[in-house]
Amino acid sequence: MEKIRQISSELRDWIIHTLNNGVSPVAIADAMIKKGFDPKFAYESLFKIVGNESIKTIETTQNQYTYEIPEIGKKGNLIYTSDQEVKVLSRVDKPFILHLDHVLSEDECDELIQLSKNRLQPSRIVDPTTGEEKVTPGRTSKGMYFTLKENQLITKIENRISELTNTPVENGEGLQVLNYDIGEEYKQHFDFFPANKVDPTKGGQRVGTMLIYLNEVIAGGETVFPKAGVSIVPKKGSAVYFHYGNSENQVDRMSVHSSVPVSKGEKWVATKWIRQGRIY
Ligand SMILES: O=C(O)CCC(=O)C(=O)O
Ligand SMILES: [Fe+2]
Repeated sequence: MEKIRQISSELRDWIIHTLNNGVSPVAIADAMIKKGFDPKFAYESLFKIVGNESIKTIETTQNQYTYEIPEIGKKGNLIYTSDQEVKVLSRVDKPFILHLDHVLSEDECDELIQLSKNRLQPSRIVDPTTGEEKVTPGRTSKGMYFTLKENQLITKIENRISELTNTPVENGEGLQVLNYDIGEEYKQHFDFFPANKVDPTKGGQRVGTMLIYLNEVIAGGETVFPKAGVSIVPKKGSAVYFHYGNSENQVDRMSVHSSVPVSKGEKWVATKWIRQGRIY
């Protein structure tokens, strides 16, 4: 039988789509050959597409995330919890970012700093390739974790975040408090886990982060979302909520962010990472 030596535009689209889904070019060539394509033609044309599309492919992969508005984004500009009136200050759709004011009162911020002060340790990061936790120069802050519902204040804050986000308290990791001194930073990273480190028995992937600012930083220390061109200036009691996981188990690489070095004063934040399901 005559071998096929032509690629239709539909096939070309299918190849690009399949590459974007992470299927190797060799596997695609094999599939084409099985369908009756001339092997040399299949390999040559496929690698031409890979070459031409490589830059576009990377971008397409990153843009393939399907945006879904999380519950917190559907509540209007004033969000009432049972004990707090939270104000939405600004919003970005892609990646999804909400800047919120009055998430904590000034007293709650002060109390949280006091409770964590003598429990600080050098911060660790999850290595994106191995998934192991380690201390790195990219994250120079100090931090500590509270256990879930550790005391009255923590329980109150966890209930408030749960009401704001419509997620059970048990979907949240223990609240983390971070302290950055002058020059300290947290370089660009994602909060979601590498795919091979997602544990379905522990609530699965992280889908959102509530990052609460506990003090005023005199200069520097902004949380920067470079893909969104957004920089959040810390304000005591305000928070930034960003959402990067959808119902299709995709993660949004546009959510990459950093904490730029503090240049004057110090910075205190509390981070609550929220997973798809219950961790405990
Ligand atoms: O301190 C910040 O502004 C960012 C902290 C952060 O990205 C994190 O804890 O994952
Ligand atoms: Fe982060």
